[in-house]
Amino acid sequence: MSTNHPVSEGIILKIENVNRTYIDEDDNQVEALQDINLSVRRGEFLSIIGSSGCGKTTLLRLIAGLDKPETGKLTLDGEEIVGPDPQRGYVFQQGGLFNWLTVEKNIATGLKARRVYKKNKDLISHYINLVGLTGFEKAYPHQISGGMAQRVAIARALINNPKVLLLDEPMGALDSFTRADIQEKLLELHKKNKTTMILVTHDVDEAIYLSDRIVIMTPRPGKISEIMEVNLPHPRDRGSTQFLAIRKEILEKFHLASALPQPEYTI
Ligand SMILES: Nc1ncnc2c1ncn2[C@@H]1O[C@H](COP(=O)(O)OP(=O)(O)OP(=O)(O)O)[C@@H](O)[C@H]1O
Repeated sequence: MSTNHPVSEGIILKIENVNRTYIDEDDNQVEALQDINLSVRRGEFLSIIGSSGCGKTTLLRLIAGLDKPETGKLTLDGEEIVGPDPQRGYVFQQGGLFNWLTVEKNIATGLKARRVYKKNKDLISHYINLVGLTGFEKAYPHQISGGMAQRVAIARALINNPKVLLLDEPMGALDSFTRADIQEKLLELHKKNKTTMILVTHDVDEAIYLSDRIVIMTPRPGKISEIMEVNLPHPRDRGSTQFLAIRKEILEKFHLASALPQPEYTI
């Protein structure tokens, strides 16, 4: 099984005229997503940011096939998304590891779900090594840190060689040092595997640090208000003038430019 996806130009994922409305507990309609159109480029790192309730997770769940739109459609390489598929790996905020399974067995579930475990079990040590967890194969989730658990969740998704890796705030519950560590790991994996990555985050700096493009969403109804290109070379310097200018530009869109503290990474 190849672990690389060729970097080729073009669109891997197309989201066309997508609407998703929920009915809340009081029988009110909540327009979680309204008229969403988005083309994701093959091999890009795309982040989705926006305030709470703007539909970020709803959009990611639709891409994952965990939910369906009322109208519109989503296609991956021309194929309509109709349900979950390991081609679209999903990493949850809290990792979602099985507490009763060791690190290696958690990662093996990715292969077992596709019934290709026996043929590919040698890949497990490769992915454990890739996410920097060699030596922790036999550890249980309660014996490793939150950051390590997220790396297990990322390895579990990557072992299926997904076309797209969907990351739903995977660093949201981590301290800033561990978060920075996972960010480096994601960039390294992105460079190595060329997997298209879509990250939902609340962290503006994280989005700028990692992304080729940033999708900015606004709530009620959940809409895409803008898509920004981040034309900065890697490795990015969070304290550079260009980085801070992009940060300011984004915060101004949320009318927060003077309300938030300076970046936490400038010390
Ligand atoms: N199952 C559901 N039933 C009813 N309303 C829902 C459901 N799921 C989401 N919503 C509503 O849809 C809107 C969008 O939710 P969503 O979780 O996608 O936003 P989000 O941008 O990911 O928010 P957060 O940043 O807080 O995670 C919110 O108003 C939310 O309350």
